[in-house]
Amino acid sequence: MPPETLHFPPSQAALLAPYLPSTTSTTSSSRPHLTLTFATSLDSALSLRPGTQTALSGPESKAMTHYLRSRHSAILIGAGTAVADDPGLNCRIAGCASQPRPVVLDPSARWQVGDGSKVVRLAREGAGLAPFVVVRAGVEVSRERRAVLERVGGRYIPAPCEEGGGFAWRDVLAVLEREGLDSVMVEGGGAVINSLLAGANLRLVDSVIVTIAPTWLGKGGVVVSPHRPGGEDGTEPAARLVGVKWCPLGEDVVLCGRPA
Ligand SMILES: NC(=O)c1ccc[n+]([C@@H]2O[C@H](COP(=O)([O-])OP(=O)(O)OC[C@H]3O[C@@H](n4cnc5c(N)ncnc54)[C@H](O)[C@@H]3O)[C@@H](O)[C@H]2O)c1
Ligand SMILES: Nc1nc(=O)c(N)c(NC[C@H](O)[C@H](O)[C@H](O)COP(=O)(O)O)[nH]1
Repeated sequence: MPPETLHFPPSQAALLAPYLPSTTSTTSSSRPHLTLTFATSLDSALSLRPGTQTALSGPESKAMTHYLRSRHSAILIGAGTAVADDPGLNCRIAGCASQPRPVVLDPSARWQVGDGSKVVRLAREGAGLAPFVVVRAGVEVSRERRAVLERVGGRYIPAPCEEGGGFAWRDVLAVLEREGLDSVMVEGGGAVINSLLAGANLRLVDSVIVTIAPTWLGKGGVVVSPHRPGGEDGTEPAARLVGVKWCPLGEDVVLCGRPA
């Protein structure tokens, strides 16, 4: 099958510009620009069930997601998405000038990445970059598994973990910075998005771009609904976006904003 090629019109790209990392700025920010982006149903679900992929974006907003990939130096997902989706994580916009570096948060190295994984195949074909897999410092990864990534230009990167077993976002951003990646779009899934939207982590998010599809997935799906420490007794304010723009795109609507 010939590779899929997507087109995203410049008029629509212009609407997103204020929310994207600058292409000209010379200010040296202390951390990478972080864009949080995902597709959701009307009942805030990312997929019908954990462990499965659900297509939500229509063709126009799918092309937008690929345009966003072309505008960031890294694209980040959690291990749950890597295992469920076998994603490609490349940019399929016609004439895409620079491919994003896939980054997978996988503290326990549970993603069984192999020569047949889509992201590895695309890297081998020169249609994308090989992934950096961030694992808990000290976790065992076999020589064969390391070789799969290293043959195509990827690798495992150790980082410290917090008590709960996940990474602190500041440590993740520090890894990206050390690798020379100055912007990242975080694509999901549920655990990653909910963690970034919770409490002080939200301060690390520069912009949010959400595709909302006209469908209800019903109960049992993977849902975006961040934990709000102190939310029950009203001491933690609700998370909210400011500088908001709503853009209809095909049958979907795309919401852009910045954390208040
Ligand atoms: N609609 C969309 O835009 C979209 C996008 C991505 C994924 N998805 C869907 O989401 C589902 C996967 O979501 P999920 O919640 O199971 O997995 P996930 O992709 O959020 O990965 C979670 C894993 O990431 C690791 N991790 C490390 N540090 C972390 C941190 N600080 N915070 C959170 N996780 C951390 C942990 O191992 C954790 O188990 C799949 O069904 C996938 O198809 C949908
Ligand atoms: N924008 C968007 N719309 C969707 O309907 C959907 N299911 C995802 N899901 C995001 C998740 O990160 C997926 O794993 C990658 O979208 C798959 O990546 P590829 O297309 O294989 O590159 N993202």
